[in-house]
Amino acid sequence: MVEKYYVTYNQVHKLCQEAAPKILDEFKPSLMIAIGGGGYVPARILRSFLKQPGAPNIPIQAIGLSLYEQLSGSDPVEAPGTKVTRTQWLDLSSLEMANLIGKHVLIVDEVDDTRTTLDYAVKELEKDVETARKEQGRSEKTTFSIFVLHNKDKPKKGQLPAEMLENGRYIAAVTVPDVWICYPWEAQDIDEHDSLAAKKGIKELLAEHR
Ligand SMILES: O=P(O)(O)OC[C@H]1O[C@H](OP(=O)(O)OP(=O)(O)O)[C@H](O)[C@@H]1O
Ligand SMILES: Nc1nc2[nH]cnc2c(=O)[nH]1
Repeated sequence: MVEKYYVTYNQVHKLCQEAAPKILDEFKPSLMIAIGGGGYVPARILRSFLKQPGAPNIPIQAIGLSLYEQLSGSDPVEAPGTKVTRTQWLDLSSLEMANLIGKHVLIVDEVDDTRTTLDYAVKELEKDVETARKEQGRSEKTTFSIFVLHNKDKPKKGQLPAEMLENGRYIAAVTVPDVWICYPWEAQDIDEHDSLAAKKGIKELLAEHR
């Protein structure tokens, strides 16, 4: 049984805050793509920290990908599926796709576990942007970067482009052991979640590992 560790909204907020200067320095994103559902809250928090005086907010687009299915019963630990399901995607025919061409796009998710989801997202987005670029006869290069709150230190099933990793276009706020992370937006009872976080917090687990 995988052990569960808890993260609070407050900690998520601070992880986004701490990562923002590096993201601004290294990526200068002009657009975020949040992978739902877990990427939505981090992307929204991050937007506030990426906002530059005098510049508009960075737009957030959303895609929905699902790999994990809830097991029967009430236990929140989920079992990985084998196939990524698109529950929501960008409208390939519209301005949405053309909007990505030539941009620095930051893909945001909460956790990189087996990496299957990120592998799928990057490959599919690159493919679709390339199709749109050709269709429109444009030449600008689109670059994708990734931000996750937690990267699990484990063998990955999915892969990211080598040049993305080599060029520092992958940022995880923290790298954690292979445990199950309970996020506050999944909680039915947020007060109970916070008290569990005080006893079994991912932050404390990381401090022990240091
Ligand atoms: O690295 P991986 O093994 O691919 O796992 C990471 C993915 O799993 C979770 O999504 P999930 O499929 O549970 O959907 P949800 O975000 O809607 O809960 C999470 O939000 C990531 O997208
Ligand atoms: N909530 C949650 N979802 C995940 N999806 C893949 N790994 C995890 C995890 O540790 N926690």
